[in-house]
Amino acid sequence: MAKDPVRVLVTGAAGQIGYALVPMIARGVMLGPDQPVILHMLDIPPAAESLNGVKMELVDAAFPLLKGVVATTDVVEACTGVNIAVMVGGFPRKEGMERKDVMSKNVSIYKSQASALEKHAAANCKVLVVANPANTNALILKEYAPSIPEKNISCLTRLDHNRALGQISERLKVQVSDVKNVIIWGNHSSTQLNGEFISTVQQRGAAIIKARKLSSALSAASAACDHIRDWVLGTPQGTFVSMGVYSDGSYNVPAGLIYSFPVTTANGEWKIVQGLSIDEFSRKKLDATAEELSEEKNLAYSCLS
Ligand SMILES: NC(=O)C1=CN([C@@H]2O[C@H](COP(=O)(O)OP(=O)(O)OC[C@H]3O[C@@H](n4cnc5c(N)ncnc54)[C@H](O)[C@@H]3O)[C@@H](O)[C@H]2O)C=CC1
Ligand SMILES: O=C([O-])CC(=O)C(=O)O
Repeated sequence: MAKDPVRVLVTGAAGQIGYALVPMIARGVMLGPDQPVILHMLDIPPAAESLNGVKMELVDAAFPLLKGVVATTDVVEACTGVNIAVMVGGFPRKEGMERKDVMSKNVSIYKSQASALEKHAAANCKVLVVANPANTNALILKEYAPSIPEKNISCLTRLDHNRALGQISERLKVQVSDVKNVIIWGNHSSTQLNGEFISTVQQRGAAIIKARKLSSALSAASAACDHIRDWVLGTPQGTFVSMGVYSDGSYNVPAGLIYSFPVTTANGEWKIVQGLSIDEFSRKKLDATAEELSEEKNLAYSCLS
């Protein structure tokens, strides 16, 4: 029997990540080749015409799995009944900026969209925040949507994870599909920790901006699909991935931060991988990125007050 369609919200859908992401979702890359979808696309009024153009292209692509498109500048209409929300809307950084430099513009968006999601999304909606600063936007969304279970709110560090896989495969001249279980700890920022390729992975976003004069889009869209696919459909046996999730104090990371951990997923739920040994070098990095997230949290609240 054909499955019921899943409603997937993409905010900032007229932007460059949105433009790369919505065809992937409509083609089944996010939820599987037998899962029909209805796309909800939100952007702001100045982008309404462009958003309508994206809708026209989705129609023109004749995706068999795409059962409907809602393209709107109304946040309530956008959020109504959605099962999955990919929050991309916001402002990207430009060359020379850190991700937290877009904080004041972006956190207020997440405060206001939190209540629309809380009131109008489907029960058990899964939320992925992509817009920067991703961890802190997700935390603000969580705090202003207290009835959404904290296990349902996450942020994207899968792009950093995938970048690490890519770097290792290039260096070792092996297939990327033969590399697994790298870990991104902490913030999607230049304090994150990642095995031996720390600086390349930390600075990859800035290198892309330098090269394209625009921040990463196709890789970000692809990582967002990987994140949701694994969350909904499960990680393969023996494989863990990185997700920014609400800290429960594992690995002595302060509870109350959205922090990237190694996770496995099954039945639509993530679980932090426990018992990995953390050496002194890594401990310092885990603490530094937690410290940065605490500072960002305070900064976010000062922007909102
Ligand atoms: N976590 C991650 O790994 C990554 C995060 N990003 C972040 O994703 C965000 C989007 O990046 P791009 O698509 O390149 O930017 P973009 O500027 O091309 O698109 C953003 C879209 O969001 C819309 N927007 C602004 N305010 C909105 C609101 N209140 N509601 C709905 N839509 C709104 C804009 O009109 C625009 O169409 C940026 O914050 C960027 O820094 C980008 C790459 C990777
Ligand atoms: O670097 C940026 O500003 C965009 C982003 O988050 C990334 O590419 O990792």
